[in-house]
Amino acid sequence: MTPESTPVVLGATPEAASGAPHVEQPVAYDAILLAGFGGPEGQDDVIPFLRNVTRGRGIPDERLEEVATHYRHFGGVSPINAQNRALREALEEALRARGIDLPVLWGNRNWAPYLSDTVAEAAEQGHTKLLAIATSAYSSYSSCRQYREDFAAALDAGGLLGRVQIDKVRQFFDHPGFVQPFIDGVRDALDAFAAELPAELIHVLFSTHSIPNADAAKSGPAERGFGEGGAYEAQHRAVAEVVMAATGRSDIGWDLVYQSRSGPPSVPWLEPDINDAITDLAARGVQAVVIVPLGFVSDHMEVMWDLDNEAMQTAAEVGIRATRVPTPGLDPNYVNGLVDLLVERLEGTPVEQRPAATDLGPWYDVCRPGCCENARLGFRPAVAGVAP
Ligand SMILES: CC1=C(CCC(=O)O)c2cc3nc(cc4[nH]c(cc5[nH]c(cc1n2)c(C)c5CCC(=O)O)c(CCC(=O)O)c4C)C(CCC(=O)O)=C3C
Ligand SMILES: [Fe+2]
Repeated sequence: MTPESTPVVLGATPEAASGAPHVEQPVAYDAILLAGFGGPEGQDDVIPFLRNVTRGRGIPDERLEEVATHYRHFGGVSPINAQNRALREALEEALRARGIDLPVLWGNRNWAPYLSDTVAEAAEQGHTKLLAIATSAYSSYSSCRQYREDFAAALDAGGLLGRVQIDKVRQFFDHPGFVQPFIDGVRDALDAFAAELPAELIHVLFSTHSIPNADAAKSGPAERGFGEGGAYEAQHRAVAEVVMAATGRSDIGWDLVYQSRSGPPSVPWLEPDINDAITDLAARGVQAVVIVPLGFVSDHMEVMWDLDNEAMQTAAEVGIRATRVPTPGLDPNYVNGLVDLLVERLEGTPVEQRPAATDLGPWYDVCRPGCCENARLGFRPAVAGVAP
């Protein structure tokens, strides 16, 4: 690994380093890199996969055993790899439809095909300028910086630092293509409940992955002053507001809630947990909840288990109706939105012409110094950012 004192900063122009514009000059990228989380593809993969994910993270063994049962329930297969294979194909097709003939390569952080192998193969095939999309919309260590660090590690492992460039499209939490599927889903769900119940008995819960409070506080650029929840919480809240406004249902209440907490109980993570929130709503007399998987791009294990199984069961236990709206998945709005994000970088679209559904964005092409640092693990080199 590169010595800790030498930050790896590829793809950052001098303008970006000054902190002024958030956009980069156009680059003639020669391949797209779709970067996924990765998931097991059979029972024998489950434990090795979980070890990959949690290496050095202090996740208790009991938690690993518990999460393993979620995967075992589905034959040891996470749906996430199939979803990313399908997304890869959809992206290639959508690019071609716009006359862009670039291959879309796919690599994962935690399971085969591993990013290090994908990047090494890309280099063998002569690709030297990769534009990455991580399947993660918001700012935080887990959803942004960790991908950037793993890109740097993949380049380092292949001896490719300085020879192959990996840039990354901006965090797309407020790109209209990502937001629209949630608007459509919430509108449909509210229409259905509102046909039978008065507005005050219906509630919307926007759910996202909990992260340690310390990671949340460091999410996004420090200079933006987002407060304790950092950019992570601010972005989710802003998108939830946009979704609710678009439905026109200002008479229906909503909250931002969290799911899938791990780590030792002594470490504080973002709250409230969705199950506690559902229980509280029932106690207040609410009769129907709309669950919005706002933090997730597709129906992977966190959605299938923690929402469709656990949260639904909680709702049943406390006697209220619940429905879960779809994730963006392969929604054409989402796929075309991702292509728009790629085109922005290929063309160097000026910041004022970039769509953003909230006034927090459009987000940065190149992450600001210290953005999304991990409070526990300390500094690791990363690409697609400005040096600290
Ligand atoms: C913010 C965030 C996203 C959303 C952004 C994004 O989409 O990337 C996300 C996605 C995902 N997380 C996933 C799976 C897991 N995450 C874990 C653990 C953790 N996640 C964290 C955060 C996030 N995770 C954190 C702070 C930890 C603690 C360990 C650490 O500090 O790093 C563990 C360990 C066991 C456990 O404790 O749950 C597993 C198995 C899968 C694959 C699902 C499938 O297989 O279908 C996906 C898409
Ligand atoms: Fe996770």
